[in-house]
Amino acid sequence: MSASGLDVDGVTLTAGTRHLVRDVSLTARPGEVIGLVGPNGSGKSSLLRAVYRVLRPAAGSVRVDGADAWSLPPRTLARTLAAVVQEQAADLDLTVREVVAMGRTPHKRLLAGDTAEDAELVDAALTAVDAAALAGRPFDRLSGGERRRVLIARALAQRPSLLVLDEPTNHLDVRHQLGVLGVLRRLPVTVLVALHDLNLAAYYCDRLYVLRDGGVVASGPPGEVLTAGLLREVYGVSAEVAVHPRTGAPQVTFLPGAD
Ligand SMILES: Nc1ncnc2c1ncn2[C@@H]1O[C@H](COP(=O)(O)OP(=O)(O)OP(=O)(O)O)[C@@H](O)[C@H]1O
Repeated sequence: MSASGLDVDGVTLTAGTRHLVRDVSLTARPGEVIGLVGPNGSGKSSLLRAVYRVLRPAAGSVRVDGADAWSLPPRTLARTLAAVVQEQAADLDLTVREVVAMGRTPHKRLLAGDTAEDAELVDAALTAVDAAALAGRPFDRLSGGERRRVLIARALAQRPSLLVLDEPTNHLDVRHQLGVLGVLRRLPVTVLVALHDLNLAAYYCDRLYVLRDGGVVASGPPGEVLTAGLLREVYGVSAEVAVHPRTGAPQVTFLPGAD
């Protein structure tokens, strides 16, 4: 596995006459874990869609290792980038193992079967998300959190150098939230991840970009970005931020009713 650099430069995204994201720039150096945070509707998913090539920028560029992501052949992009998105459809009639094995497709010739290496990578991906015991189950009968973990395993089996994830911890219980983010943290790849949980973002990300109304309002290491003032300005909530004595990460405590 290797790590890619990502450069989002001046990206504007529109739907009809509406601006979803306006003039956003973001970089991820190889191996960094970059968190996208911000309120509902601030543009996180839209920005991720421009990176994994679903929503074409009206202006600006997305470059992966210097190459325009929107000009790369789809197969080349699929070998480089894996995405775990919110609206992933259920793949009916497939077992969990078959769903994860689909992650190997970009690396294969047409109609080629699974190699021993493919099988090993699928096993490793299932184990990484604590889903080995689900391997033989029909994918469409899994719980929301189990499905999420399996789709993350599929992205891991793809062996990308850039992983883009939209709320990967959605539906996951706390042990699996920590497990999945720990796996992402340890992978020798570049990660761009939208997260709502600011404490998880603070602990697992190297740098954060904070979006509001389709624009970046702050970026930098979590300890610099996550301040009580910013949380009030961006989310309209009262909070205290302290450095946790055990983890060394910023710890946000919300103070509802403190106004
Ligand atoms: N296809 C579309 N047509 C019109 N508006 C859209 C479209 N897609 C997104 N939007 C709007 O763009 C804004 C940004 O949406 P986006 O899904 O990127 O936000 P988000 O930060 O991911 O939100 P959440 O935290 O709720 O997932 C929202 O106001 C949304 O309603």
